[in-house]
Amino acid sequence: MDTHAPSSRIGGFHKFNVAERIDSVAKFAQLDDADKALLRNTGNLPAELADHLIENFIGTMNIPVGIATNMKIDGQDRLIPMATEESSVVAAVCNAARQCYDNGGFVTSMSGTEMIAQIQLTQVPDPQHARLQILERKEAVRDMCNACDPILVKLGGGFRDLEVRVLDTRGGTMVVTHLIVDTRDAMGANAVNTMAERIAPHIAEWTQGKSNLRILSNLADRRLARARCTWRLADIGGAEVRDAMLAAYHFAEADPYRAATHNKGIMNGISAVVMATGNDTRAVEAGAHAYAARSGRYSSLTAWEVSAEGDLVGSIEVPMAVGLVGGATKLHPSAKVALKILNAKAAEDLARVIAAVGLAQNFSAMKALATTGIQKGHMSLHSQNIAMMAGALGEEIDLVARALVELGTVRLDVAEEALQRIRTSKA
Ligand SMILES: CC(C)(COP(=O)([O-])OP(=O)([O-])OC[C@H]1O[C@@H](n2cnc3c(N)ncnc32)[C@H](O)[C@@H]1OP(=O)([O-])[O-])[C@@H](O)C(=O)NCCC(=O)NCCSC(=O)C[C@@](C)(O)CC(=O)[O-]
Ligand SMILES: NC(=O)C1=CN([C@@H]2O[C@H](COP(=O)(O)OP(=O)(O)OC[C@H]3O[C@@H](n4cnc5c(N)ncnc54)[C@H](OP(=O)(O)O)[C@@H]3O)[C@@H](O)[C@H]2O)C=CC1
Repeated sequence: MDTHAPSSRIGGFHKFNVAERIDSVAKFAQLDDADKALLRNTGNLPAELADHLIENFIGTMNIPVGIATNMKIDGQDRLIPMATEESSVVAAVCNAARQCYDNGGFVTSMSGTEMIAQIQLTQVPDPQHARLQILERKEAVRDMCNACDPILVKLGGGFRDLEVRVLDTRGGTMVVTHLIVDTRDAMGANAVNTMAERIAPHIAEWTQGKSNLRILSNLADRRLARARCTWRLADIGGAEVRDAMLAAYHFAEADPYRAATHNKGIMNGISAVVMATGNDTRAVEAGAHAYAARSGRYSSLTAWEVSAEGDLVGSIEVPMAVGLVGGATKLHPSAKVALKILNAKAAEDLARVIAAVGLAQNFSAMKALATTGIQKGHMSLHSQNIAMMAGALGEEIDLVARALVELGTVRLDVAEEALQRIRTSKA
């Protein structure tokens, strides 16, 4: 053991100011002045604000925001901000949307804006009896929930329904109460968690059980965003392309190993819009993957079919717990501009746009995979990252990237050689 190694046990780090924290980390990790200056430059997120968004704040991490063009959703043309570090993700959405634009674009809908909060009861002597005891008190539960958030009720939201499940687990039988709450334009985590904590002691008292967890479920299956779209055969390159794409979908539908990557592609689009608008990417990702496994076997979030006319029809249905208020949506300056660009009128509107982006992303990934292969489009865009990793600057970046694409090998060593050649020829 290295007795001179610096200690990570830093009591009261959270009480330091930002400059003190940076100094402390710099000492620990031997950061130089340039590193420290980088941390101090928080870009368009003021340090005072960021310091209140998270704990132990020392700096920001910039993620590029790109605009997906060509999107027509429910007859309306939209520009979609996407925050992602991955090349070809934005291009893929533009590409899919371009190929369905003349046929009307995407049609979307939403199942509602209801979230579920769970209250776990253990050690209930008579679980079935307890279940009915809770259900009988629906009116009392409604009143207590709504009293937690009168403003939400005024906005048209609040308690909607009560469900009680008896769950057999390795730790014994549990009684799990679901509060169904319409959270309107908020994602709603804080509202429903407050309600669950308020109701739990009463439920425990009514049933003589022991209340344990009180927290929302991210399997937001009462908040499903849906999008569908028809790509005409002539717009996608004919029946051979369509059938290869369908075979790709059937593979994902049948095989969880493939479905995980197929859905990762969908989440490339979904998470990018969720992130750009300051919403909770982990909540949406957890919901999407849980929903993809709802049958007991993990499968595709999208479905692909052939229409009566022989065209390719895609659809997606995915839990979409996003808000226009709450979390960082109204605080982060970039999120505020993103929401302005989107011109979303309600959380439901944003959720529907995001579903359409997920479907578009899946179309492009499947098409690329089933035709030219992903490397051609993805790697030709990724070649710019490799060029920069090799040290290319300014106009060298495009020159090196182009050389990599021409050589058909997007590798760091090849990029370094290409950069060397370019610099030698200029010297
Ligand atoms: C990359 C493309 C779009 C090239 O596609 P292409 O057909 O070679 O491009 P093009 O030059 O003919 O352009 C067609 C349209 O694509 C868009 N486009 C084209 N280039 C750009 C660009 N630079 N910036 C912005 N938009 C671009 C743009 O809309 C353009 O229309 P235009 O504007 O010219 O009228 C295509 O190959 C593609 O869609 N590939 C899919 C890429 C993808 O899915 N990337 C995600 C990362 S890979 C991954 O993580 C997921 C995966 C693949 O594993 C998921 C899975 O397995 O299912
Ligand atoms: N997914 C998860 O598992 C968890 C997520 N989180 C985090 O919770 C945050 C999101 O919680 P959320 O409750 O949405 O955010 P907030 O509590 O920040 O904001 C929501 C509140 O905004 C007010 N409000 C104002 N206008 C409206 C409107 N039109 N519609 C609805 N509410 C309105 C309501 O409060 P009022 O009525 O009092 O005015 C509402 O409760 C995120 O940061 C997320 O990361 C937290 C715990 C768990």
